[in-house]
Amino acid sequence: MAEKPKLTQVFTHSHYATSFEAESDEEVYDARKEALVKSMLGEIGEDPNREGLRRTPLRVAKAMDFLTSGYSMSAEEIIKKALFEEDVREMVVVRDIEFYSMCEHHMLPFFGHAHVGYLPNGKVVGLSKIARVVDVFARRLQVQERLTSQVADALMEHLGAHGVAVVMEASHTCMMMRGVQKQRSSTVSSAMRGTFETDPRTRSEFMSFIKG
Ligand SMILES: Nc1nc2c(ncn2[C@@H]2O[C@H](COP(=O)(O)OP(=O)(O)OP(=O)(O)O)[C@@H](O)[C@H]2O)c(=O)[nH]1
Ligand SMILES: [Zn+2]
Repeated sequence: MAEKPKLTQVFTHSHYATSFEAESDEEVYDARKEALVKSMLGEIGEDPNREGLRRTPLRVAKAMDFLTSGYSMSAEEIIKKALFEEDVREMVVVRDIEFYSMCEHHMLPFFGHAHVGYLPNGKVVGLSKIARVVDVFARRLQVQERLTSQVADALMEHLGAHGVAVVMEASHTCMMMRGVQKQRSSTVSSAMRGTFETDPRTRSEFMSFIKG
């Protein structure tokens, strides 16, 4: 019987992906990613072939693709599909938009809520699109501050609004499960653009809305 490749070979020899497909009649989603996960399981001292872990590489590959799917999405495309001419000039706020992202330092989740406001300038956007734009940037490897700015900048650019405000509150599992191990801390970040940046009254009106 042919010897199975060792896990160390899995990582260093590209032939593994082929043998993985050839030796198994199980579903293959992404042979290269699955080989990497299988190798990692071996490295942490697990038996990647035991029943409970046999499909784990495939599941992780699918999960990672979903959690980083924002790289292949365009905020502009999402917004322009639902931009309507409306003579509205008052502030619009969508608050408590839940999001899940992954910190780029540890690839561990951080998650929480985003609050987004804008001051329309002759156009309003479909409300769900604001939440979709949050996901576009959350489903990437991130730091919270950059995520917050990217959401604000994308909305500012594609809505043609007088101003955009984004506040995000999040818990970082890399600070909870490991490292400093603080369970109750949360991080608040904000990005103010246009009128929200220049006019303190506009900013405080937004802040009062998001406090509920
Ligand atoms: N500013 C910012 N920092 C973050 C974010 N996510 C994780 N970090 C921090 O990134 C830093 C990385 O610091 P390092 O000293 O290189 O990594 P580390 O040794 O794992 O740090 P500890 O988490 O303190 O154990 C840590 O302080 C994390 O808390 C984020 O979204 N924004
Ligand atoms: Zn982290």
